[in-house]
Amino acid sequence: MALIEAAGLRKVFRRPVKDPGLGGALRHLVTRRYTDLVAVDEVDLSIEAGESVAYIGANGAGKSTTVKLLSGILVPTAGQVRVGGTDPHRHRIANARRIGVLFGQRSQLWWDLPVRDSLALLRDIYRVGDDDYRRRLERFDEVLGLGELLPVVARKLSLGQRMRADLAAALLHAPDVVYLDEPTIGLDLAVKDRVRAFLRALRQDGTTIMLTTHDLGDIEDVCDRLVIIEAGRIVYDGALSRVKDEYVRERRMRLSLDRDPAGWTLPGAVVTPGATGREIVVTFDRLTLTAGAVIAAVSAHAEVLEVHIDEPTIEDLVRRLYAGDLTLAAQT
Ligand SMILES: Nc1ncnc2c1ncn2[C@@H]1O[C@H](COP(=O)(O)OP(=O)(O)OP(=O)(O)O)[C@@H](O)[C@H]1O
Repeated sequence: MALIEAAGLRKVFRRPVKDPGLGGALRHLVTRRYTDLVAVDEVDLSIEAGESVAYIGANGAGKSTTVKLLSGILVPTAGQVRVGGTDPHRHRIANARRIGVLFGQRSQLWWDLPVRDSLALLRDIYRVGDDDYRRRLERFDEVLGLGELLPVVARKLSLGQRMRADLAAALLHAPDVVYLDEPTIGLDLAVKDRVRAFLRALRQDGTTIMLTTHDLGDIEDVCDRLVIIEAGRIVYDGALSRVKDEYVRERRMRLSLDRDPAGWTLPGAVVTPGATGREIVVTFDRLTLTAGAVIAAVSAHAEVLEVHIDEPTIEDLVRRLYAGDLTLAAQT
């Protein structure tokens, strides 16, 4: 059995429907109406110990809800989750000892305490032994430069310093599994590199990592498996290297011509003017048209002087996914 197993996982949120204004609020008190929102729908996931998985999808796709279900914060409406063979919600305390969670936008440090005191409290909560505690702080200092942050009160930390301290707080009890939500958001390049190096080291130590991020650099650096969720459903689960070939069907070709082919169209493609009057950009679906067919068709109207094919990048795919203008499900 894999370390993390989810089968047919579903989470439905019930939301009150209120008409606007005071009248609407009063009516709602008398006749309550609700709509159901399916945030996670029939999700199957199987993650082996030591795997590092990037979990991505547009805003509202269901990433956080999945992580909350896997970490036992939420109870599924249907389906099953097992982490290390146990139900993370029913065995929340046992589960808390084996997982670490970092939400980049929120801190788990005590705001008015120096970082050192927050870590000491977490040490007591998780019953980390003195030797382990000392060794781990030394390691956090080596990789994250934690030492200089220990005397600083949490609310005085910069964002990058806070993230380094929060990583230490999430990992102090050496969890087997870590869920990281945007661990490099808003960080400058130097700190980002440091955090990524730390995550790579964590991975080498055999920690299972589930990472949610907008940053392709994080994904490429830390993960070898990519899971994409769209409107609550998993639409891709596989190697990072395969996703582009499998899902980005759109190709863009820029052609320089000897004359302006005004009004020229091509069925199955979108033709737009390029940077100069004699350049056109043809956007087409690589499964229904080939580059050769595009060139042959335009050659009947003008001489083709130069051809440029813009290969889609994974970065582009990730960016468009987050912008909500790429639908993978419809292409499968
Ligand atoms: N506690 C809740 N009550 C009602 N609806 C919720 C609740 N939590 C999440 N949702 C809804 O469920 C859907 C999925 O939300 P979720 O936070 O899992 O998305 P996400 O992929 O993490 O998005 P983001 O990238 O914006 O954080 C959204 O439509 C959201 O509004």
